[in-house]
Amino acid sequence: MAAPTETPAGDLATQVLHALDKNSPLLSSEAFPAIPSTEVKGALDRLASRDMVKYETIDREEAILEPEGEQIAANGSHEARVFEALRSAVEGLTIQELEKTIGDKNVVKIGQGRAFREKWISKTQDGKFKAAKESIKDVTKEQMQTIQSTKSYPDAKMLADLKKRKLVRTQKIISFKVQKGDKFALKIPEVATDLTADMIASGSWKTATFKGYNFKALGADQQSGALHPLNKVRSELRQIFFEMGFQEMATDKFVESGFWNFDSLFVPQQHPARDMQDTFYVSDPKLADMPRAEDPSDKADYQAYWDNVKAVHQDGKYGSIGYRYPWSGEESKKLVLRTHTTAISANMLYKLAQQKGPDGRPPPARYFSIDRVFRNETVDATHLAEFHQVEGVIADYDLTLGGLMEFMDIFFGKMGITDLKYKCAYNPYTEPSMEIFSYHKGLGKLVEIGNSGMFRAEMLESMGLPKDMRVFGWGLSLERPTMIKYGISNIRELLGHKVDLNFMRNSPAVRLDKA
Ligand SMILES: N[C@@H](Cc1ccccc1)C(=O)O
Repeated sequence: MAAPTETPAGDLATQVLHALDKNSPLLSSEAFPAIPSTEVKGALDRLASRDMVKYETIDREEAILEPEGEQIAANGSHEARVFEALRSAVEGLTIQELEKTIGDKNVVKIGQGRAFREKWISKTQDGKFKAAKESIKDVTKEQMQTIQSTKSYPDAKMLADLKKRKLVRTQKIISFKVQKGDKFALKIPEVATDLTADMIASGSWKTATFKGYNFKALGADQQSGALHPLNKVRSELRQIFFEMGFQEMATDKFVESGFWNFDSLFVPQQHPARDMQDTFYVSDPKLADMPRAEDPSDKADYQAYWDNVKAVHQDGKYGSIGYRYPWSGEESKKLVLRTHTTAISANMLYKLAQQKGPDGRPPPARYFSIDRVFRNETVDATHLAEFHQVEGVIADYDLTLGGLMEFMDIFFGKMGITDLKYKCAYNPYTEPSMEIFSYHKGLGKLVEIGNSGMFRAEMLESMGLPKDMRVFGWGLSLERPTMIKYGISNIRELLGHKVDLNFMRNSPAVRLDKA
């Protein structure tokens, strides 16, 4: 059998125990100079958790020469080299001769400047350089040599200066001062982590050493559910609607008839929004039934309403001349994926027209909804074929456009969006119509945040709502404010099959809004 060697084989922890046996305390940087400090720490922690060693960490800065510093340590500073070259040339040297003697233009350029400042050299009458002293002391060279041999420098200010001159850099060195612990031994005892049935049966538990609990260990990361940012912004918006006295509309159907999605809203049947390029039509079944009551308590006369809608489009009614085209019932029954939640608002307003308040007239109402809509869009960074619409409707007597603007200020103000601007716009179902803009500080420009207007008499009177009942309506996408609040520039990162689940887990429930 081979004789035991000086350095014991085995893992680093065992090597530490053997080194400590010979020499305690020991300094890890001396005992294990080549082993990275993280590895040494791992071994020490293993031993320290068993009380076999105690250790303290020592941080120290080591000074190391940069290549230029090394050059100075070997050949002298630039200024000293210039001086030495001139000292042996009694007549002085021109700059070219000096460069030739030293063989490095850069050394001459920097060195002669410094040598002048030190008054080591001067110029002759005919413009040559000459030595101005018998001898000089090359302090920089001495400094470099000190650092080379001691890896440190006694004068911290000077060291900082040398670092600035890029002659020296410093590097943090972590080492450990290690001592024997209470349970020091040359071998790491086996420790049991669990009390097993076998240990109880054999009785080995009586002599076993158990590993202590590590109460500082962090638990495993728990994967838990997280709300999608759209859901977070949606619940903020619902809260705003509720505190302003709105009722939530039931929007639990994606398929609508053309009647509710378009005709009831006075959107003419030739309107480009009704093209297949803009709207998804259902192919099977193609057509809806006639609009009708969905629950028995609904006693409204849907046939009369249908006739009114037809009349107001085709021939004009309620003081409107209408669009004057042959209105098609078939077109109106076509099933579509709803292009806006305004289809639901129309349905709700029709139901409101049937209600009687204390004065026998339909009572004022405030409705909202936040749900999905579908448009046949080319998908890009800001458009998807499906998104969510936030929609609000206020019905009351003698409302004015000024009232709508006042309301918008309050509503958007609650979302932290202020200084609204309005632009005239066109919707078939509102008159006047206004796009709502707000100045976005982050983007440095006005951004469109919504569309609004006062629903047309053609639409409301067909439903049987009284002439003096006015209705505000407005809509915005849920994605737009969410993207602004979460700083997302591509809508596909927010919604659809490309969404990264980590984005959901890491998006905060509470934000510091910059908008
Ligand atoms: N339906 C409109 C929003 C809107 C609703 C109600 C009134 C006016 C506008 C849209 O899709 O943009």
